[in-house]
Amino acid sequence: MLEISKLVKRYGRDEPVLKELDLMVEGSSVVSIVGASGAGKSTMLRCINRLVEPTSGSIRLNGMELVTLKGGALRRARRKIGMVFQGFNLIDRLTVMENVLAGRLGYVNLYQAISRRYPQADIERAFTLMERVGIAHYANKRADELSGGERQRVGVVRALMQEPEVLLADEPTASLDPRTSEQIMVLLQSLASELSLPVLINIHNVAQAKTYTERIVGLRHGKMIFDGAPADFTKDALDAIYGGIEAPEEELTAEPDKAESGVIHDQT
Ligand SMILES: Nc1ncnc2c1ncn2[C@@H]1O[C@H](COP(=O)(O)OP(=O)(O)OP(=O)(O)O)[C@@H](O)[C@H]1O
Repeated sequence: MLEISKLVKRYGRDEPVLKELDLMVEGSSVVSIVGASGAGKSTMLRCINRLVEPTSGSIRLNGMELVTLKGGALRRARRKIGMVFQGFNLIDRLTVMENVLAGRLGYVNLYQAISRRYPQADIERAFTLMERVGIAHYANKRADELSGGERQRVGVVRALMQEPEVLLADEPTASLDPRTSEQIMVLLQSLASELSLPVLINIHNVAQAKTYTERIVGLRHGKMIFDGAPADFTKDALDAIYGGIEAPEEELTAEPDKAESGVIHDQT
């Protein structure tokens, strides 16, 4: 379980970008984080894996406080946090298998890493996961010979090789065509339930967020102003989050027929 409480991030002397955010995500739930550009979505994900230093607040992963960790303890904790990127972040000249095994770098010693001698168990796990996502037959291909969707599958497998306890995805479909984006969203959804893994996805595409995730969190100016089920993500919620500016009308699919637990918080 991921528990974020009173998370504040201020860059320099500027106004805080995250303002006392609270968020709890249980195992196997897939949460979309939506919000206009600059709302603080990437900052929030990056605070979780400490690529960005939180100013104050608490982030606990299965009971372990992440905010105060340093040195080796922080490196060990980072293994538990898988990350999937918009631009895939693969090493183009390496093979798919080598990219996937890079997910084990936090676990192997320096000699194993430099000589690329990974334990047999890691190689077997890599094949199992590559088969699961349909890229095992590309194991020996160079990463730059793959399509965008295939490259993102490599990114997902590399993250899963870490045996993460939470998976963070920062705009994982933004570089992909609509059909491939949907396949990646379905994949993330299925993996979350198969591996009992909480998944947080920063996403601009509200229609995809509504279709492929079970919970939507809406940020505006660093505050959470919506937290609820896709069915409750109404036009009012969309307007509250985007101020009616950024997300086009067609991004909101058919009007929901039930309004239960979605909450539009006071924005003051
Ligand atoms: N390293 C930094 N130094 C100073 N300000 C930063 C830094 N990183 C982000 N910001 C500022 O923090 C705010 C939130 O940025 P962030 O990237 O978290 O938003 P976002 O919701 O992910 O936006 P987008 O959808 O465009 O990626 C923005 O005003 C941004 O300019």
